[in-house]
Amino acid sequence: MAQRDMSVDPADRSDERHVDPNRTDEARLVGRTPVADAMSALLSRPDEIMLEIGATGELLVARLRAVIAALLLLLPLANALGGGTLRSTLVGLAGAVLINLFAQIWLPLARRSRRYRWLPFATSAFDVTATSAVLIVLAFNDVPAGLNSMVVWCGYLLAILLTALRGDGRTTLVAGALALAQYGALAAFALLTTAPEQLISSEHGIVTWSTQLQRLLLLGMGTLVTAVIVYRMQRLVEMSGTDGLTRLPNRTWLLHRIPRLLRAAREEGGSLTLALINLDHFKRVNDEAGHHVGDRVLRHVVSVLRDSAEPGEWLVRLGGEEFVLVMRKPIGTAWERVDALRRLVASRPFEVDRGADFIRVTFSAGLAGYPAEGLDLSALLGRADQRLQEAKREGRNRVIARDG
Ligand SMILES: Nc1nc2c(ncn2[C@@H]2O[C@H](COP(=O)(O)OP(=O)(O)OP(=O)(O)O)[C@@H](O)[C@H]2O)c(=O)[nH]1
Repeated sequence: MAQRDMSVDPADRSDERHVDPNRTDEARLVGRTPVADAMSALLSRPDEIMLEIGATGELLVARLRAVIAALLLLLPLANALGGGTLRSTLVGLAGAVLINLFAQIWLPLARRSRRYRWLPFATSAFDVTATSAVLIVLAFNDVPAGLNSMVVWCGYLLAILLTALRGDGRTTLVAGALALAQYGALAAFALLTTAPEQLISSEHGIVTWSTQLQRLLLLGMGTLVTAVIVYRMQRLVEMSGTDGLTRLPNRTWLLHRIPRLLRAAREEGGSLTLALINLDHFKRVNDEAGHHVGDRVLRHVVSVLRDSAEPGEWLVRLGGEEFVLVMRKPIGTAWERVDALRRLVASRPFEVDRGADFIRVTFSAGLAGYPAEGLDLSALLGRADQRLQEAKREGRNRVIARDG
């Protein structure tokens, strides 16, 4: 029961480890520049929500690619109608058919892209390499036709920009690096091995080191801009999945994460238990000590729970003074675990000011086990809530894992 409690022995205070989660986050960033922080975020695996968004982005890109590939079939036709040679029409047709073939291979894979972690890397590498291949074909007989082709070269920029839809900075950096390496190698090879008179074309202009370096610079800038977009998207999504007060994952995070946790438990034949935790008489804390102190009490409880977190556990703030603890444990072991946490929280009163009042906090919890007591989040939360209400009715400060 949350109550003003002046009777706690001051010696107990030393035991209290009040960690402000916001301060912990800031401390983690101390000594790191924003650029280093952004780089490390871009090089890491995105979080669950971002991966989910990235998977739908991959499907969107796959559909776009299929449409663009189908349109590419019109180019050899236009070439033939425009008086192009039979050879150039056939080469163009073969290229367009090949790109369509790959586009049709990526499409069904993209529908299940969460299964294939390599897919965004493979498809963006394909997009970049397909652009290089077309440029090589164009440059084969007429170097300026390939190296000065703005339309085909934009394929690189498109490939890099589309990685933003995958929401994974690593894909953007790989696509950008690959485009720079492939185009850089193509341009350098052509400039070093081609006779100067063949670098001049009345139709396609002059190929020079300076124009090619400008294009490489543009590719670098395109990669940088896309990486910044991805970074911003990741931060916004992170904010939408994080509770601002406690820095815990929030309901949105849980909604995205739980299907995967349930699926993993099903496939591995493991157990999963969900505990709905609700602080007791929290309204009194707000009424007696103020809303601001109530906020600090919430952070205090979270820090106690966080400090004793075990692997295979996820603590989420559902809202208000209600939390969910997901545990990879059968319901019996989970009950023991949550009851131990209940005793721990009850034994760590919150010190309002150094040497001043203490506020004792307790919680009640109801548990539900997957799959026996529910197959999805809503069913599990419903069952856990019934037991939580039972715990409240029975006097609070208790954990219930079975129906009464
Ligand atoms: N300080 C603070 N209070 C919050 C926050 N979110 C919800 N609350 C308060 O939490 C209190 C919840 O009150 P009740 O739902 O009546 O529950 P309770 O007083 O804990 O009583 P029982 O759950 O029945 O033990 C309300 O006063 C809310 O205003 C928050 O972020 N900060």
